[in-house]
Parts: sequence; structure tokens; C-alpha cells
Amino acid sequence: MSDSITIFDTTLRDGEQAPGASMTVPEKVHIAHKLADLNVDVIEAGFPISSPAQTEAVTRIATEVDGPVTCALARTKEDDIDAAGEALADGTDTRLHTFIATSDVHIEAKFDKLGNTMAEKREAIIQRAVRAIEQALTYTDNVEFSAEDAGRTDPEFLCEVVQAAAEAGATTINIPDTTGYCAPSEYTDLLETVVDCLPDPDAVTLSTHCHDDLGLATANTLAGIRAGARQVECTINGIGERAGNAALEEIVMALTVRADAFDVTADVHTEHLTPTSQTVSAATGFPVQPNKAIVGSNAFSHEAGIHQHGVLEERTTYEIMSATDVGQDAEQIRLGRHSGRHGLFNRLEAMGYAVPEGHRDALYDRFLDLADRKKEVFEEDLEQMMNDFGGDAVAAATGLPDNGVALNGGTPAYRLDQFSVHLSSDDEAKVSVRLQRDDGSAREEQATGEGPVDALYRALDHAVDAPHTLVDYSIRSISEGADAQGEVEVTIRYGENQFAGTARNTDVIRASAEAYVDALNRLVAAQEHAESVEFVQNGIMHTYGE
Ligand SMILES: CC(=O)SCCNC(=O)CCNC(=O)[C@H](O)C(C)(C)COP(=O)(O)OP(=O)(O)OC[C@H]1O[C@@H](n2cnc3c(N)ncnc32)[C@H](O)[C@@H]1OP(=O)(O)O
Ligand SMILES: CC(C)C(=O)C(=O)O
Repeated sequence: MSDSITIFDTTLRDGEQAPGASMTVPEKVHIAHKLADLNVDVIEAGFPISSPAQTEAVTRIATEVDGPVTCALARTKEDDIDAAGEALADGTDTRLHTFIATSDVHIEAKFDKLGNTMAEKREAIIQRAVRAIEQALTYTDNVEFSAEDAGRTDPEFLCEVVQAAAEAGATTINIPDTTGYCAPSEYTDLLETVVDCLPDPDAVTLSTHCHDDLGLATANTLAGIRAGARQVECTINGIGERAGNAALEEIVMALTVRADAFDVTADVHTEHLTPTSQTVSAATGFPVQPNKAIVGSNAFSHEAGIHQHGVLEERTTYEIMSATDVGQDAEQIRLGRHSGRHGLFNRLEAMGYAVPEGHRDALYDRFLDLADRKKEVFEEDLEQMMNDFGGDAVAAATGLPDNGVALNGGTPAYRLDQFSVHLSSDDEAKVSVRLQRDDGSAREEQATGEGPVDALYRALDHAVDAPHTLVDYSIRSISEGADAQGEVEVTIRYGENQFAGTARNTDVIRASAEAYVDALNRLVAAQEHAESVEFVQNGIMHTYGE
């Protein structure tokens, strides 16, 4: 038996049957090119009898896409087979796929006119299958037959059907678990039964087609391979009817990573898996869940400290395949509240900070404080954290420039201790603030204003003995996500001199208050420590004194 697996992609046929997944003809042709780049063996491009657009997609893919065989689906009806055969007619490498249901429940419900007894109906099913295969062979010698709902079909009858199909000339025989009902061991048994009853098992390729109603589609597909199947039908991202089909990327990577367990090969260009997944997601509008195996955005990400430590030392501690092998980015250390020191300092070092030992505990505490307020901590957040952290101390120790204004080496005069804001739709905003002075004293003030920031700034003005005017206030989002940090920049003036303060926080009201206090501290520091102070901030030269 061959050890090479035929990858039959049905994203454009069964995948598209997922409610809401319909794709336009150009989208299908585009995806078919991606599937060719991925090096799948067969693309099931559509079901031509069902609409002119399906016919057009099949014809265009059969004639425009080089590489894979183009396949079209048809019921066992004459018109269906003619429609599929004609849609494929101009293609160079084509397959016609015909199917009929074989389980009692399907025969009873869908083919009630085929006879009076189940025996008569079963006989009629076999005759239809044989006639359809014979007709399909007039279009191409590559004909696939599927026994729909084989997973719930009486195995004895299934054997009769597949024997007749093989004798009629079908070159591929597919045993679908149409409703995702089988357990893996049952599916193996079913396929072994089929292999045993085929007149010449080497003359046909046995195929799997598993649905995911119980989340077993990939497991069943692999169980089918163990029983001798050498074609697997699957879709990108596992899209398809109801809970979907077996996911191509999962099967391919299981066969690649666990070649020792399956001992078969699939010649897929795996580095195209993630880009193809993204293309299908964009065309169907179906997002890929973050934890989706192989192609999900978290499939190679590590946030937990113990895992980050392990992966940074040796990737294979927590990764059984390489992210780049499936088209994902290599280094995916994501910082958040579960991260530890290894993850944090490794990232800071990669960003150019050489954090000295003596600062590490305090920095890690700051990081945790931020991480508790944010789902994910991005590099912009870390940059701000480094700037906020002791300004000069870290800048000097790390050798990086301090992009804020040094407070003449001293501690800030004021620290925002507490604030509260009361907002209502019919009244002015009310704010109370408590500022702590560097001499240990504290001052509390209240104010009202047109909105929370106006009220805050009025209260802060009362609390600080430093006359000035507000020149500018701006706010922008500086990191990613719904919990992005807001950066506030405030400029105040005293006489000819301007003082700029900045702060970043996920809470923009807090950032507004801290930026103002920062600007006030610079003003106070300039007054206290120098007759003439010069500094550069945001590209502006600021001078105080003289
Ligand atoms: C498991 C699978 O994924 S099977 C593929 C499912 N895919 C689709 O259904 C593709 C989209 N379908 C369609 O566009 C339409 O259903 C069509 C064009 C195929 C048929 O449309 P209609 O003629 O209006 O029939 P409708 O879908 O209502 O009913 C299905 C008919 O097909 C018959 N039928 C179903 N499967 C088969 C089969 N494999 N072989 C022969 N006839 C079949 C049913 O008995 C029923 O026939 P009836 O109209 O004589 O009762
Ligand atoms: C047409 C067949 C292969 C099918 O899609 C199924 O049984 O799920």
C-alpha cells in the first residue's frame, strides 16, 4: 500500500456549505490558487448543478489553476453528472465525484419513492450509484464515489455498495462520517471492513470524509489512515456543514509531527498553512478562534511565566512544532499578568534596555501593576514604564536616553495621592484631589468644572502654589487593544517659560491628572533648583529663569 496521502481539499464545496460562508467566484479562484501554493492534491471546487456561479467557479478553477486536480460534485442524477462533466470539460486534470446516501435513516427520509421495502430501496440505491459512475466515466476516468452517511450505514450493505461502485469503475471510494457520529475505533473498524470486502483494494483509493459534530473529525480521519485510507477530505480552518469538516492543517501537521506514529507522508508546503487560513477567513468572514490548533493566533504564544522561561531556554519544552514551519511568527512571548521575570527582562533586553539587578524587583512590581490593569502589555507600554521608572536612574543605568525631563535629579515636589470624580448628566463634574508633598504634608482640594479634566485641573491648581496658565492638552491612544493606554501631554506656561508633562495610563482621567502634576513638578523644580534651566522635551527647547 502506498505511504503517500492524497490531500483532497473541499473548502470550496463542503466548506462553503457552512451557513454564511458563501464566496464569490473571484474569491474561490483566489483561494484555489492559494491551495495550489499549499500543494494540495485535489480541489473540490463546487457542485455545478446547484447554481451558475458554482458552475463558473468549477470551470475557472479547472482551467486557470495549475497543479491540483479539480473535482466537481454531483448527485447520482443524470442532469447533475452532465452539469459537473460539462463544467470540468475544458480542464486538463479533473475528477467527477458522485454520491448517494446509504444509511437506512437517509434512505427512508430522502428516497421514499425508491421501493416498498428497505431491501427494494437498497437495491435501487446500488443501481443508481452504478449508473452514475458509468455516466461519470464518459467524462473522465477519474471518478470518485461516496456512500453518504456511511458512518451510520449497515456495514454489510455498505460492503455491497462499495463492491458495486468499485466494479463499476470508481477509482476513489469515500466512506463519509457525514454526521460526525463515529468514535475513532469504530471508524477504523468500518474502514477495515470496507478494505476486506473490496474486490481489489489496490485498484481503488480509499478515502475519509469526517465531520466534527463531536469534535472527532481529525481523530477519525487519522483513525481512517490507520485502517488504510490514502485520501483525506478536509477543509481549511475546518469550516463546513454544522460543526464543520476535519481541518486540513490539523491532519497535515499531525502526519508531519507524528510521522513516527502514522508512517505516511503528505506533500504539503506547510509554511503556507497560516496565510491560507487567513485568506479563507477573510473570504468567508469566519474568524479563526485564537486557540485554533496550528493556525490560531495563540497556537504558538506563551504568556505564562513558567512556559516563557522554558521556551526562552529551549523552544521544544512547550512547542512540538516550529511556528515558522506553519507560516506563523517565530518568537511569540506575550506579556501579561501571568508572565514572570524571565519573560519581562528578556523582552526589555531585546528592546535595548540592560536593566541592572538592583532595579529588577521594583520594575517587575510596576510591570505587574500595569499587567493587572491590561489584558496584554505591549512594547509601547514597556517603554512608558521604563520612562516612568525613576527617569534618570534607569536611563543612566541602562545607557538609554531619558526622553522625559530630568527633575534636576530630585524627587518630584508633588505626588497624586488620591482623586475622585463625580459625573452626572445634569450637573457640572465634581472632583476632589489629594496631593502629597515631598516634605510629607498633604493637601486636599475640591473643584467643579466643565467635564472631569477641567474640574481636576482646577482642583490641582488650588492644591499647588505655583501660578501658571494651561497652554495645551492632548490625548492619544498609544497601545493596542480595547484596553489600550492613553497618553496625555500637557503644557503649562509661567512667564516666558513652558513646562510639559506627560503620563500614560489605561485610565485616561488618571493619565490627565498625572500629566498635569508632572508639568507642575517641572515648573516647581525649575523655580526651586535653578535660576536658569534648559531642557528639551518633544523636540522643544524649554528655558526657565534668568
Ligand atoms: C452531505 C453533503 O454535503 S451532500 C451535498 C449537499 N450540498 C448541497 O445540497 C448543495 C446545494 N444544493 C442545492 O443547490 C440544491 O439542493 C440542489 C440543486 C442540489 C437540488 O435542489 P432541488 O432539486 O430543489 O432539491 P432539494 O434540495 O429540495 O431536495 C433534494 C433532492 O435530491 C435528491 N437527492 C439527494 N441526494 C441525492 C443523491 N445523492 N442522488 C440522487 N438524488 C439525490 C432527493 O431525493 C431530493 O429529490 P426530490 O426532489 O425528488 O425529492
Ligand atoms: C458528499 C459527501 C462526501 C459529503 O459531503 C458528506 O457525506 O458529508
